Amino acid sequence: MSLFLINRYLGDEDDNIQSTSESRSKALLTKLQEQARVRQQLQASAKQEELETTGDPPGTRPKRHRDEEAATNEREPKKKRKRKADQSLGDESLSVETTKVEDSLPSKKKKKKKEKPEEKIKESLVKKKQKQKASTPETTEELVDEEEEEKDDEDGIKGTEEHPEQLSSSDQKMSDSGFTILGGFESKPVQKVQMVLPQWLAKPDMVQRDISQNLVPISEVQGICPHLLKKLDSNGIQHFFPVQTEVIPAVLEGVSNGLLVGRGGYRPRDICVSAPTGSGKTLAFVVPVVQALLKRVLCEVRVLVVLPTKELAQQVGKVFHSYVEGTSLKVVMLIGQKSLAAEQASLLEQSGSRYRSLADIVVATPGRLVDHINMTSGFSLQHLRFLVIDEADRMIDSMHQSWLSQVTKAVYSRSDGSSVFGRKEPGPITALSMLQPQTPLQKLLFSATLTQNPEKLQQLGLYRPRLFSSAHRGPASDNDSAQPEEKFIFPPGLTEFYVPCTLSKKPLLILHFILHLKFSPVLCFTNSREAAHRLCVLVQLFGGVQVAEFSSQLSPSERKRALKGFEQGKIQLLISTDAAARGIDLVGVKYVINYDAPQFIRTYVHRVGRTARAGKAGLAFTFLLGIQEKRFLQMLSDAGSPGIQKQIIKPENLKAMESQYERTLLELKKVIKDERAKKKQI
Ligand SMILES: Nc1ncnc2c1ncn2[C@@H]1O[C@H](COP(=O)(O)OP(=O)(O)OP(=O)(O)O)[C@@H](O)[C@H]1O
Repeated sequence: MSLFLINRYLGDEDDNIQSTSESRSKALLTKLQEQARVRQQLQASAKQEELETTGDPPGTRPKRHRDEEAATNEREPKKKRKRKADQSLGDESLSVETTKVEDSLPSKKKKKKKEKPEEKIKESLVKKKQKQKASTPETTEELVDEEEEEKDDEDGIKGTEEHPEQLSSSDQKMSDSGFTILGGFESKPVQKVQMVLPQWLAKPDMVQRDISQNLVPISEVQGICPHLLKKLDSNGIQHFFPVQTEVIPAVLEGVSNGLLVGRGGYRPRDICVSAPTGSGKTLAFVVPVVQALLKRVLCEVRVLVVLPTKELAQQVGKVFHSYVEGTSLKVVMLIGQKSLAAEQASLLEQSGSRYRSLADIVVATPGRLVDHINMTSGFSLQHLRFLVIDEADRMIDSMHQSWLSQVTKAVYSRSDGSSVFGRKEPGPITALSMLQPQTPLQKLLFSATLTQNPEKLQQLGLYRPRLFSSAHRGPASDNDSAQPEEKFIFPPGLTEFYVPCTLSKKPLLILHFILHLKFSPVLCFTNSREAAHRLCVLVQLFGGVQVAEFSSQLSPSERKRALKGFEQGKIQLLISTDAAARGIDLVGVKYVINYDAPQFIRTYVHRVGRTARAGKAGLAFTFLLGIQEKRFLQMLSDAGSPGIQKQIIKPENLKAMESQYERTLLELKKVIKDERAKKKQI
């Protein structure tokens, strides 16, 4: 419209398009002024004529008229005034002409060409007004208002997002057109992801950690049969430890209606137990599963206990044997101690083409178990009711061996063809599934350092798990990065020390503890088999100490002999790798010495847990090099250690042994060299 206006007043469209908007405005103003002057002259001459006829003073009426107009302008809204002004400049013809000009230009350019002159005209008008009337604020305001309105229109969608009350009408429009607004693309502040544990992990059934303060007489724990009460008593157990008081009834609850269905006819929940070292977790599963099997009719493998090492499996097997004694229940070990054929013979009896199980309870290491699943014909796990996973966190780490999936496959296989209604992997509970009850498989997990990492636990395929725990996870703080620290509970009777030392002084320190401080029996841990062997030979050569070593380098019989001698008090110092760090229950260990500091907190917890067992007292010493101190102490404090004390051994206390020690070192060199030569010959 404005463009047409300019053209009209200048009279030449082409020139107008090429000229700058400023010159056009000036020209326009000049022309307007000229016309006004002409009009005024005409009016003046007309007034003169009128005056000559009416007698009014010259210029009176036009001024009053202008004042009235100004007053009217002030009362009227700004937009209305603007429209009025436009109309006064010939609105109708303008619209037609403008369309023509716009049509000849690309849309964006068109808009610019259209807007710029208009704005310039406004500006020049404003300037003129400023000069004439000093009414600048009003005009500026008007322009600003208009700019803001335009902006609002341009940002229409954004505006809709910011004002929810406008959203509905906007949505309405969009839905009318068949489109839905999904959302904007503005950057929004990223919310911090909060770690949320599953309920069963976050809120476990608490197990008291202090054994001596929380003993419960065995007769007070509900549901234990007279046979087992008698057996417990004859094994010297008059009281249950806290973990046993909690876990035994929970497992028994699942077999209160027999082996086929859990409480209320439903599948029993899996059970996870995290309790300190030496707190009696073994009996917490031995007692209830033996009781569950006491009334069984046919001998089938109904309990499978999986442990990471032979020694541990033997230890647990021993406990089972003592509790099934006097019953018809059979315990079989599959740990590679005997040949595969010998183990097969203890497992099954063959009559024709049929096999009969000779085992109710199988205690196994994962590797040997998988061997039997794959190679022993007739070995069936289809009646398995309990899968016990001891040292569960370690067993999860060995999951890459896929022993669990092999077990699960064996449990739900129908290879023996005994029934069309063979055992099926449980699915959702339906009316049909309730009509065909089948033995449920219940998992029982035990560890002193059970992981609370849900991703790791997920690998076990737990069913509505229930956690019994003495430990708790530390609260997530703002500084927690990926995962909050896991806390462990140490046995209450344990006192921890660290001994600052140098590498060369370590053997002297061990000798000082045993020969001068009379520490005995001492279980000492090294980080490698070589270190254990060298230290053992060195102490033997030094003399005065009954010493033995324990590592996977030794034969099973040598290892057994070492453990037996140590338990019987014939060996003062047992030097071991981490082979004896987990689960091994060596009664009467008073001192644990970490000759080499463990790298991981779990290793530390299990090593020091070989003492202060079953509510007794024990001392743990860790030799620390200067470079290890800071990290190690931090690791312990993060894990919730109640506190470790510094024990300084003065160099003068070691001085007396130094010359003999130097001689022994030379001997040691020779012995090791001879051993290597012998090995090469073999
Ligand atoms: N109720 C009890 N009364 C007396 N002694 C018990 C009782 N329960 C267990 N014990 C003894 O406590 C010791 C530790 O038990 P156990 O080996 O089961 O501990 P644990 O919790 O499995 O330890 P770890 O985590 O180190 O394997 C064993 O010597 C065991 O005989």
